[in-house]
Amino acid sequence: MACEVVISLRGLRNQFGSTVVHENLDLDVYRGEVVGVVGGSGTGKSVLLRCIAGLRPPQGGRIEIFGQDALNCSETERRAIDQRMGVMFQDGALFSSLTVRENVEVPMRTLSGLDADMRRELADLKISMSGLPYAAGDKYPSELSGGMRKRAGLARALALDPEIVFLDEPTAGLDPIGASAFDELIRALSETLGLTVFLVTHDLDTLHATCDRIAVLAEKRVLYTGTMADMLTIEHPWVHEYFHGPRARAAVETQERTG
Ligand SMILES: Nc1ncnc2c1ncn2[C@@H]1O[C@H](COP(=O)(O)OP(=O)(O)OP(=O)(O)O)[C@@H](O)[C@H]1O
Repeated sequence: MACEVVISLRGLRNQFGSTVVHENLDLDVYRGEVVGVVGGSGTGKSVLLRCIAGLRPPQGGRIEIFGQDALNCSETERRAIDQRMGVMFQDGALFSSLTVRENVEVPMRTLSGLDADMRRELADLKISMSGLPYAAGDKYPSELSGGMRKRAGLARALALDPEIVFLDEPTAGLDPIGASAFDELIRALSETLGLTVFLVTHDLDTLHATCDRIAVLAEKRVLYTGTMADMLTIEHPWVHEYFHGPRARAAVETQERTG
């Protein structure tokens, strides 16, 4: 594993009114790794993802992305950082009035020098990389299954050949077969493209199948980071229950069968 830090969070603070969600939160993410963020409901996993992806400013702390201060930089510098990252939201967050292909083309419109034919060709490539059939490009989001919408959201996240992809609950709402196919896709993309993946999940199967490292969010910060093996040795009550509970045992059995 290469050890270039591509995301560095120091002393991060997020709050809504008087409710503090994160305080003194530190985390490093390394190039090429798949990091899974877990934590109880409401611990601020999605807020953290949105904050790093530049979708909401934190109330304090420091975010460095690709070695650059992402909070105190010019708009042009921030745009350059954003072009190196892609985000896939839980429900795909696609524009309902655009076809899948047009959705994937949206981020490409920010790049100059790409004509309509090139955009179309590139969009079709991303659609196929995301495991969708060619014909899906002409469909509207409402004509797709939940799993296909997620893949379309992934295709859009990959539109600009990002170095980092953020995935919010990538397998939520998928049946077990669809979820495990999506896990395989994440792992394959990470390995073939050298992508850094930052994913938020409740899905223990996803953690087993895709993640190099896990970050546990609790007590308003990243309380632990480590491999799945490391997680199994932690005695913190929530962490122990999460990684040793009945669902965890089922996930281990699945992994032993398939892995
Ligand atoms: N726009 C907002 N306005 C006010 N409070 C918010 C807003 N967004 C998030 N919060 C609060 O921040 C906290 C963290 O929310 P977040 O969605 O990040 O949690 P989460 O860990 O992703 O939860 P879950 O696992 O249930 O999806 C929650 O208490 C939530 O109510």
